[in-house]
Amino acid sequence: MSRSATGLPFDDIRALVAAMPGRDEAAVAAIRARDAELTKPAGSLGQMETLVEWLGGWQGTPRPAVNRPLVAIFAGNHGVAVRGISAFPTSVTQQMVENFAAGGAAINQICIANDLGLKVFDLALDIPTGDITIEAAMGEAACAATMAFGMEATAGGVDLIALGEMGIGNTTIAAAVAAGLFGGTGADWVGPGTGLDAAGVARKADAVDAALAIHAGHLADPLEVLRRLGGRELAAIAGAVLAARMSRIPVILDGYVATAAAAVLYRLDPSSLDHCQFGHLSAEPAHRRLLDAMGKKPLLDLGMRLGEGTGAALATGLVRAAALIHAGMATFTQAGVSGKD
Ligand SMILES: Cc1cc2ncn([C@H]3O[C@H](COP(=O)(O)O)[C@@H](O)[C@H]3O)c2cc1C
Ligand SMILES: O=C(O)c1cccnc1
Repeated sequence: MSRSATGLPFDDIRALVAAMPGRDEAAVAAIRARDAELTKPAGSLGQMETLVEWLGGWQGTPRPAVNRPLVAIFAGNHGVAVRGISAFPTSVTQQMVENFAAGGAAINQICIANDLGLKVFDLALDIPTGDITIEAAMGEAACAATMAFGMEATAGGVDLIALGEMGIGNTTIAAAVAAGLFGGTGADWVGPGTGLDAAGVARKADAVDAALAIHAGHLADPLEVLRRLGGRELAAIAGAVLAARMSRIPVILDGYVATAAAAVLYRLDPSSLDHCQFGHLSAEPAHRRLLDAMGKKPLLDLGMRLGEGTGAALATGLVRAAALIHAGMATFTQAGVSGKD
């Protein structure tokens, strides 16, 4: 990313946030008008009707479609993992990236089931970010550059993007970011992640509290929260969400970690996630708290707590169905079906 006039890379991010396009209200009005003609009682498809309005409003067309959907997974490693805050070793991050490439992960099968493209971006896995309990995760230039790298995921004619992550230790990072953005203590935002016992969850809370203490006084700016308490995959997801907005690509976010990444943008401007759906409610307990803090409702609630984009990828099926329903249904006139008396 090129440096701005002041030499502060985060200024480039702020300039993008200030220039975000809004929803195409003419497209939404046209979708509502056609919906009223379709062979079903008005409102009978519930949230499927608002989903197609969302899709068309953000794609900027009265006939939205999902022809080139992509799942993007960003992978990163975290210095804080040395604090015993995950049930798994950090070597699993690289091993799972290889598993994604070989087709052996849960996300691979969900992509097959829903006909989704999959791209995996690994972010310097052999150089973990700084341990947030003693230092910043990243410098400003590195954080902004990683956001810019995440923006690349939206290239190539993608018309719906599902965002997920892989990074051992990143539910601790998500908890720290959530606490940095919305307040509260470590205990408010941590949970079992990959399957920690109560003692492990307590270590996570302590790690988050230690990070909040050493970065205290520097957390008023959401981008500082991201660079100090975050991680590369979170920065890349935030960049991808922002780039998608600029390119009119609707976004589906995965669980707790992806939501924490996107929340950075929400705190810069609450309207910055209006082009996003939240694919599912993760079983990681603080996901609900985080969604509530932003007034967001998830699409699915399947008790999943995997990450790697799985909840977002499953929700693409609903969005695609909403578009097909709207585009393909007959009107009352076309089908010769009588309207309401
Ligand atoms: C085999 C395996 C596959 C995964 N796929 C996603 N995650 C998920 O678990 C990690 C976060 O949990 P924690 O903070 O407890 O480490 C992330 O990598 C996330 O994507 C996985 C974790 C494992 C072990
Ligand atoms: O909801 C998530 O993002 C999540 C939950 C557990 C483990 N990894 C990710």
